[in-house]
Amino acid sequence: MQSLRWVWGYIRNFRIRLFSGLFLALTVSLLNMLNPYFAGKIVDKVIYGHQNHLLWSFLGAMIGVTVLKTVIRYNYQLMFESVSQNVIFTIREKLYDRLQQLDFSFFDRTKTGDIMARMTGDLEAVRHFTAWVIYMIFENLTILIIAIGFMFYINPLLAAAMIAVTPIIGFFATRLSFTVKPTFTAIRGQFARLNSVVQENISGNRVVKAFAKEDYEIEKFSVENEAFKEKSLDSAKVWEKYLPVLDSLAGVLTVVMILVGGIMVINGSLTFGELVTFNSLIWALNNPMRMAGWLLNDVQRFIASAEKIEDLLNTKPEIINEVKQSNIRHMNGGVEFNQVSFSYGDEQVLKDISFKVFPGQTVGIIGPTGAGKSTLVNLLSRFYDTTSGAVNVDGLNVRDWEISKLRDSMAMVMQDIFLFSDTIEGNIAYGNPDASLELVQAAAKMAEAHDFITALPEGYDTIIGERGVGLSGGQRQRIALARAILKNPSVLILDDTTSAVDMETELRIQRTLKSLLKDKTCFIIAHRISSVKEADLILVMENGQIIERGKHKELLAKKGYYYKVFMNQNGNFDGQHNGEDVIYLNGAQ
Ligand SMILES: Nc1ncnc2c1ncn2[C@@H]1O[C@H](COP(=O)(O)OP(=O)(O)OP(=O)(O)O)[C@@H](O)[C@H]1O
Repeated sequence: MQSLRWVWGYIRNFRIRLFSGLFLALTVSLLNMLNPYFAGKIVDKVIYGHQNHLLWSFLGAMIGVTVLKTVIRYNYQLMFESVSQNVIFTIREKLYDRLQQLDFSFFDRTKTGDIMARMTGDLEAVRHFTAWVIYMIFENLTILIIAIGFMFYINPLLAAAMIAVTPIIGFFATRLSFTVKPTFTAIRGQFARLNSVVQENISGNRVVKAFAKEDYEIEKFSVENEAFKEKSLDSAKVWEKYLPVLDSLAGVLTVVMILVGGIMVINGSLTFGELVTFNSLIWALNNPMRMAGWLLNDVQRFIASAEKIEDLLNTKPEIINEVKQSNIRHMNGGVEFNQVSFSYGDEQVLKDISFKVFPGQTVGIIGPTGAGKSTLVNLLSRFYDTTSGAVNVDGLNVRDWEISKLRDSMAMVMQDIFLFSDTIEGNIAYGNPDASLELVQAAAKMAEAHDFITALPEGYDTIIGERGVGLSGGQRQRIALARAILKNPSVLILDDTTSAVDMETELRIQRTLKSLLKDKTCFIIAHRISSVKEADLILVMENGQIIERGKHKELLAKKGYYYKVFMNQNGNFDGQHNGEDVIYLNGAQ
């Protein structure tokens, strides 16, 4: 009921079309009674009554009814299709809208496949329900009721005898549909597994080839393929068991009609024409009974899908705009972490982090993998909220910033770079779609991407494959960097952005960034000391805590973690160097 109420909320806007469709369906149900009636009359009046002149009128009427039925049916099917497409359009838009609002934590815990299933299979179940199931239930019900009424009108005794058999057909048909349903569900589940094996194989084809695991993959696929075949055969076996029963029961209806009706014709309480009418109405009893189970299954499928879609639509983002009044203001880029701790569920990842950065300063963050570096910068744009403590930007808690303004004023080049299947120009201009090609090129030059882009046959118009296929890791990083630069943010966050770029290019990028970033606050997460050594403040993180902080030289002087990493990366110069020589060795001035 809840699902019906929910879908009615969408159908309501098209209720005139829906009710017009139902009215036309009712008309067709009524028209369905006419041809059996005329067939009976032909027998009684034309064959037995010898009123041959009536034959053409009856035949003409029968043809007319058939044509009218077809035209009306065509129209109401279109009406239901139009209602369903409109309903689905609205729900799809809402779902997509909701997906845009949901935050990182939702995508952390929800599989892409689940979301896709809701956007496709579950939506299709709702479409099927509104386009087909509703009118099929209505049509079958009205045909059954009208046919029963009509039969009772012609001959109550024969009608009662035939109707006594129909619940048995209904019972077996419903049993069939309920027995076959789990096999359908199993087929669908197995199909999804088969699909994911294929999908993973395609996405991971490079790994498969690199590890020469083709035979293993073929074997893995064969197991799932075999299971799919078995499940399809199981389903067919259920059909084979029940279908003959159903067909025999439909035959029983005919037997009852001929037996009881025949006796009645012989004893004169029924005309032969009326028996023909009954015969022509057998389908009107048989069909709805056979359809009942399927329609019930469809309704169940609709309810399950509607609940899943509703569930997604009702999922609330955890990061919400708490700003009561619009406080759109320019961001200068002063950042302060005040005793910030953060946990993903039960796992504490950041512990008591405090530091302060003035607008225009550069912060380098370094530390072993899993130390919490990315998590720290994720709190800046409120991809997650702190568990305790506060992150302030320009003296205002990030929770008090309007989220869109907060994120719009920052640009982040994430570790896991995502490029859209679009042109290079489109990808760079993603955050600033109105930017001219000159601006796009200027950003690409700063990111040291211009040269390799222009060397491509189609230059900035080159379409990048899915996730940036066709480009090297370093090229993708530079395009992502250009995308961030073009946004002209107040705070630029680079998470391991130049890790795949050679040292020399990295150095050129750093020089450009240095001039570019004069008035911008910049966070640089890196594993290479060379990436952070120029920073105004370097934070060394380990196990979610800041274990060392300061400038390059200060940290070297501490001879702690930073010093050790520095020595590892630049060779051990008997521990005497203060960094300047090494910078020279790296090519820096
Ligand atoms: N979305 C998440 N859900 C749960 N745990 C997470 C999530 N992201 C990161 N973690 C965990 O938080 C810890 C810190 O991860 P984080 O990515 O911040 O480290 P990092 O210092 O940036 O590492 P790296 O240098 O490898 O990028 C790790 O133990 C990681 O397993």
